[in-house]
Amino acid sequence: MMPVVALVGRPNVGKSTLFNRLTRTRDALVADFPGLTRDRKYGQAKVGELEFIVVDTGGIDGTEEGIELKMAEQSLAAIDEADVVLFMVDARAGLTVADEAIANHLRRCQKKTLLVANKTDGIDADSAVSEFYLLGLGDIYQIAAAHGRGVLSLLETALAPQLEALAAEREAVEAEEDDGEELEFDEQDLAEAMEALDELEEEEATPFEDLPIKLAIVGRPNVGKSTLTNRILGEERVVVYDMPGTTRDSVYIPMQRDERDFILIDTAGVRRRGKVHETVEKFSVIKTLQAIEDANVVLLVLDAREGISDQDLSLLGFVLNAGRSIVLAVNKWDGLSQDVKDDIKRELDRRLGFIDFARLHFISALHGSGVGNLFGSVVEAYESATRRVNTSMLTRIMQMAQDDHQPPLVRGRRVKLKYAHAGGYNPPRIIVHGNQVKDLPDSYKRYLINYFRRSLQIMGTPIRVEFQEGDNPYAGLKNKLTATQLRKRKRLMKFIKKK
Ligand SMILES: Nc1nc2c(ncn2[C@@H]2O[C@H](COP(=O)(O)OP(=O)(O)OP(=O)(O)O)[C@@H](O)[C@H]2O)c(=O)[nH]1
Ligand SMILES: Nc1nc2c(ncn2[C@@H]2O[C@H](COP(=O)(O)OP(=O)(O)OP(=O)(O)O)[C@@H](O)[C@H]2O)c(=O)[nH]1
Repeated sequence: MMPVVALVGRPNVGKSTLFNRLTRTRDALVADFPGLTRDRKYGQAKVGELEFIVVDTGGIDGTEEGIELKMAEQSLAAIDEADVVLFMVDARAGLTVADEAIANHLRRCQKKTLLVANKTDGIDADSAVSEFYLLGLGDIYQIAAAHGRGVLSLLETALAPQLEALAAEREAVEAEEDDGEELEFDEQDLAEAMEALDELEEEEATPFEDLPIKLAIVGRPNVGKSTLTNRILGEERVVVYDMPGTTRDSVYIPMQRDERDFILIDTAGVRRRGKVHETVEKFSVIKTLQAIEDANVVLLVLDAREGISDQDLSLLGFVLNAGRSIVLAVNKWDGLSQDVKDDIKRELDRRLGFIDFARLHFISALHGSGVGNLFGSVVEAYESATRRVNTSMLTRIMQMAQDDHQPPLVRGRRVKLKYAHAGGYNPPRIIVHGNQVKDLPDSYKRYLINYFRRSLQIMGTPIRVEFQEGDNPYAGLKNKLTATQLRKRKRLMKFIKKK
């Protein structure tokens, strides 16, 4: 599971600045809860190979009342869901009463907390931060969020256990019988290598058809997720237990439909009663993001009556970034006049045109219409994402694309595509090898992606096409491979050498 880092601190200490630096161009997801004037923001970030979720809790100062108190509760809930809290203070402003109030609170939470002094640029930082030791939170990490100074080492400390686990896994694989020998390929070797690759793929193939499809039902608050889940489960509704642990646990419900096994990941089902922050626990962005990460297929529920909101689009962005397959369901399609329906469809066309590969369903979870059809699209999306395509087929398709529309000249030389092979599933990754391929313009890359998509009839899942210079099927990939892929590469190299 992706770890969660929460940014906490009084207003103006630089939380947004740090948040933006960590998440860069990635989408931020803003959760606005009714009645709250301030938003919490969620984003995805990366340190080394480790992906994590960042939450900007949007400022608490420990003295809140009324609406402010509600907001503070939101922040506290975020702390509850986090693995690490970065408690930010302003090195220039010095220690304030609000900082002390927050520190007191954090001590009570018993969360792993790092005290971070921001805005240490251009001042005598050591003496400026010394008074913050009074907070009794131990070491002080000095950063300048605006310039990025100190941020990397802060993250490396904050996420040390997670990073170590990842590194250990990698080392274990690298240590496995590596004789360090690099292989040279000529045309003949290459043909054999590709054949070997196909054989190995087949040998190692996990029978995806035999695995249950993990389906996450996600969407903004109130779009009808619970109603839909109950409708799908119908009479078979399994008794779910309130799982112990943190609020971010979703409920995993096994079910069968048309002789196929599914696991529903229910982000809406659990209701903890009698707790203070009711709104927070009903809808948790973190829980939603974790569910997306863990799913094979995401059913994104939209509310016909609300149209498409920015939050819907950010959720969609997360699904696509995570490489998950997607089916869209526009719910509450009952009792609308034809004019209204037409309007909604036009808006959907306009705003969702960029994912024309996703199936769109109009349903009423309340009355059940359209719900049964969802599963066809879910299975289709899953099968698209897991279909095995061998090297010779991918190379043939690539060749056809190249013949139909030849790549442009780059620096006076024609880009030449040589062959393509599968680099993974879920989402499908296709790796194209050739000369100067890295210099292909984006328009040609998009053309290739669409060509693969149409030829392979891939629906409901993003596909990734990567470009690799030269012939060696795995040269230069090493640092991009996950531990499992690396293991596979090793076995492949051995296999080829034996031949
Ligand atoms: N000198 C300096 N200024 C910074 C740094 N980081 C943030 N600032 C400034 O501090 C001010 C507040 O930064 P924000 O990121 O908006 O702070 P925040 O904690 O998100 O504030 P709220 O949104 O009010 O909660 C801005 O004017 C930033 O430009 C830094 O590293 N050095
Ligand atoms: N008209 C109509 N109303 C619906 C439909 N589906 C759900 N609703 C209503 O929408 C409201 C929200 O439904 P829920 O199923 O609780 O929504 P949710 O997405 O689970 O909400 P959270 O748990 O708050 O995230 C309820 O009042 C439902 O009765 C539908 O198909 N048509």
